[in-house]
Formats: sequence, structure tokens, C-alpha cells
Amino acid sequence: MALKLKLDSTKLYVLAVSGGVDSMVLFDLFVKHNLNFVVVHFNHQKRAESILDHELVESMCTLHHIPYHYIKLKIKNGNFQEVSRNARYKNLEFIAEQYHTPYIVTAHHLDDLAETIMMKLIRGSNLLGYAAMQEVTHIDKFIYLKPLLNYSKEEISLYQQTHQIKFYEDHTNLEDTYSRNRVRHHLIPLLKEENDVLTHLKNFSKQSYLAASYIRKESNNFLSKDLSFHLSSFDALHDAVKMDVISLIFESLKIDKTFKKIETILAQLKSIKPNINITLNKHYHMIKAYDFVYIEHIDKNKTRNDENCLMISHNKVDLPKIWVELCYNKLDFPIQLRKRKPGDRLSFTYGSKKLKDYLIDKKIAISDRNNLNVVVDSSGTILWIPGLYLNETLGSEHKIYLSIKE
Ligand SMILES: Nc1ncnc2c1ncn2[C@@H]1O[C@H](COP(=O)(O)OP(=O)(O)OP(=O)(O)O)[C@@H](O)[C@H]1O
Repeated sequence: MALKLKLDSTKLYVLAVSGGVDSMVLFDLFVKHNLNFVVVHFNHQKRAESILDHELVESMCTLHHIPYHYIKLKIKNGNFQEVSRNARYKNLEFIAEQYHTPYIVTAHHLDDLAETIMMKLIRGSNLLGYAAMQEVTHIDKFIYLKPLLNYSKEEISLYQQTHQIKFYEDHTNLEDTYSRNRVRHHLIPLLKEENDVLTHLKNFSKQSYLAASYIRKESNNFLSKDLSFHLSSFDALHDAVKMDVISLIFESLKIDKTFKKIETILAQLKSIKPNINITLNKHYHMIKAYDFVYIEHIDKNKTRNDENCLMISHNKVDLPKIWVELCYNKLDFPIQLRKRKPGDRLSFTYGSKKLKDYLIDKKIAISDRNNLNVVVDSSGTILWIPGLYLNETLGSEHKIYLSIKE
């Protein structure tokens, strides 16, 4: 079967060629389709013979007058597969930018897709993760293309043999050290014996991708830029969207997420407790304050705002923005400004009430309660809580003006 590419000869492509069979076949197809492209090869400097891959790719580029970029990577720490993949993509994007093109092409094929889906299922992921990869993916300003994604490894190998394409086999691909190789060498062949698993996994990927994209669109519409939302609107969402909204919050904050973490948060949001503080990681909390849910950055250097000051005046001249006119028969001076204390009570014309109960009635979030400014006279009578309460039981004989800077 002939391999066909659905690419445009007026565009410029950045093609990643490892020197392995898949990317050498794709290189050959690019030449045969007269496409306009540049090649990038990475040497991970892990195998002594890596230089042979470079020499092969370079010689093919020279033969066909294709611009060639050779990049040596040195991966020191972390998961080699993941770190090297990220480094490759970062460099490919850099080169695409130099050529003013958004197109980055790799030689992933149908067996790669099947392997990735199985790996994701084994390790756990979300719906978008299970979709694994698509022929076309937009990431920021770049467009990643995988033109061989509909072809199996068998079809690609057949093309290589028929056209005598030169390539180097990376011997680490044959080892079972990496779990991906174990899936490739044992699991996929076993599944292939049972059924046409490649086609079924391809369909699974497509359906997961479509469903995940639709749900993500709903989540993006729902969640505000600062990642806050109202619980009453959240409750009206479909469960699939609820789950994705929490996923999206984790992704936006660049925090690793698990299915279990997401389920725990959903349960906490559903609980009847009106005030909850959920730790997402050491930098972020999710705060549920009655109907409102928002993200708070844990700022270790945050200190109490001591800038507030209380001014007392008998006339209104020059009072700053927040002020109150207080009429009283008797006040015990001096007047103080402080934070709330256990046992604080508020006076009303109908009687008195614990401040704590009043804050609950007014649905003031726990995190805001300790920030309130409380103005008291020296007998402990609460006179004013800016924005919340004014003591109107003191009479009308004298007037003072209290103001507070914020
Ligand atoms: N060292 C590399 N240099 C350039 N591109 C690479 C390199 N490694 C991987 N790629 C790109 O990423 C794609 C997928 O990588 P993967 O590791 O699955 O392939 P491979 O088995 O190493 O090589 P090939 O796909 O060429 O047989 C490759 O087809 C290629 O386009």
C-alpha cells in the first residue's frame, strides 16, 4: 500500500528525523512529495553509535539539498524519556520560530498511538490523555503534525523494504527496560492476536478526543480567568464538566492531578460545610466560602496589614474615604482599632448577639473574618465594623466621626 501525505507544498515544515525507520520513511515521502522542509536531528549522547544516526540524516539532507540542524542534548536529571521529549519539542519550537513557520512534524504512527493509549490506561490519565495523540494538534502558536498517524508500523516497514530506505535501529528500542517497550513488544502483539485492535484504539482515541474537547470548551466557558466560580452555577453543570473544571484549575496552576484528588475536591465542594479550605499544594489553597469558590496563593511573607489607622474627629473636615458618623450619649475613651476576639458581642436595638454568630448569618468567609477591623471603646463596646456593622444603640446627644484608612 502506498503511503500518502495530506500536506501542502506551499508551506514550510520543520521535520524531526531521528534516523530510525519511521522518520527516514517520512523524510523520503517529504522528498517525493516535493515538500518545502528543514530537518532537525537530536543526539541524546546516550549511545556511542548515535553519531551514525547524525551522519546518515545529514548525508540524506546534503543529497537532497535540505537545510539540516543538528542539536546535541545532554539530559542529566529526571525521567530520561520525558525530559528528552520536552527538550526536543522546545528546540523544535525554537527552530520553527526562526523559520517563521508554525508547522512541526514528527513520524508517529498508528502503533505509537496504540502504545501511548495503553500506557496512559496503565498509568492513569484523563479523557484527553486517553485520546493520546491526533494528526493535528495546536499548542500555543505551533501546529504539530503527525502525517503517518493513520499508518501502522507494518505498512511503514513494508514501504521501507520496497523503497530500500536506509535507517539505523536504536538498539534500546529492542530492550524491555522501559515500560513503553514492554507494552510494544508484549501487550500490543497479544492484543493484535485477539482482534483488529489498532483500528479500535484509533476509534477510541478519536471519540475520547471529541468528547474531551467538547467538555473542555464548556469548562473554559464556565471558569473565570482568576479560576473562581459560584457553587450554585457549578452544581448545575454536568458531572463530566464539573470534573474537568477541577482538572483545568490544576492544569492552570501547573499542579499534578490525579483522579482521586479531583474526586476528593468534588466531595468537599458538595459537603454541607459552608467554609472549607482545601490545600492543593504548598503554594495554593482552594477556598470555599459559602457560594463562592476561589484560589488563594499561600504567601508566606504576607503580613497583617498594619497600615490601618483610626482617626477620631468632632467635625467631618478632611476625613478619609471610609468614615462613619456616630451619635452617642456616653463613650469610654480611648477608642481602639483591633481584630476580632473570642467573646465579642454586638449590640442592637433589639438586644445583643455574638459577633461569631453574626458573621455566620452574614455568610462572611472564614478567611475574611480575621481581617475585619473592629472599632471598640475602652469598655469593650463594639462601635463599628467597617462595611459590616454600626452600633446604633448609643444615643444621639453627641456626634463624633470615626474614619479608617484602607
Ligand atoms: N533523536 C531524535 N531526533 C529527531 N527527531 C526525533 C528524535 N527522536 C524522536 N524524534 C521524533 O519523534 C518521533 C517519535 O519518536 P519515537 O521515539 O517514537 O521514534 P523513534 O523510534 O526514536 O524513531 P523513528 O520514529 O524515526 O523510528 C520520531 O518519529 C521523530 O519524528
